[in-house]
Amino acid sequence: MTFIEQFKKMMHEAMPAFLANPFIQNCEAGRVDARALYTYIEQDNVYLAVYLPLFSKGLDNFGIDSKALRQFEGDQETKPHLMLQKLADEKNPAAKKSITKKWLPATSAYLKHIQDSQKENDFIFLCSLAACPYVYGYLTEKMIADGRMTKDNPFYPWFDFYKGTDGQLIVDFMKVLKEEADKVDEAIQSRGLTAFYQAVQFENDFFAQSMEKEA
Ligand SMILES: Cc1ncc(CN)c(N)n1
Repeated sequence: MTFIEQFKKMMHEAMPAFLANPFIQNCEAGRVDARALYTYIEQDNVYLAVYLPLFSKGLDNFGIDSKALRQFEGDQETKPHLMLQKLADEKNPAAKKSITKKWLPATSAYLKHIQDSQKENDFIFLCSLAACPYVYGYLTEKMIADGRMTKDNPFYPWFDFYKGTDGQLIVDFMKVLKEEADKVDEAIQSRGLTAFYQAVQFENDFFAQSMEKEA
């Protein structure tokens, strides 16, 4: 199996865990938990403030100047946050007061994982960055294709947004990964796959932490 095939297999195999995630299950059922959405947005702002500059560094390391990939560095994430915020505001705006401003464990651990990967090796770092667009691009496309997320669902615009942005971005990201994987030895490829796998787990934890009561 090629490196990219293994990469895709990992994503495919992680799907049942995402579908069992209470945050995603709420989306699928069209259930709006205002507190969970406000928490998610808060944590995601923290996450993106660190992740997006790291993403730029990851591309710089390989001299990549793909327009589609570079666009990801902008503030395109504001739009999906506003979509979720609208749902939460309509449901229970008072819930906003009860959320924590502290970094939650999955936020810190996920960012630490990416920073540790950065210290280890440029290719491993690139692999750890891939889960962010890949999980959202894959999950949203799959859930729409499988009829789990339909147009009458209040979360549909959010899913459709990521299907378009992250879904397209990961096509370009995969091309870069394939080219760079061919230049590193098997041990580094293997470490890259592990770094990606761990980042995928953190994506799942990141969704789940918004639902936790002590948040
Ligand atoms: C934690 C996380 N992962 C992924 C995305 C979507 N690129 C996001 N906004 N936040």
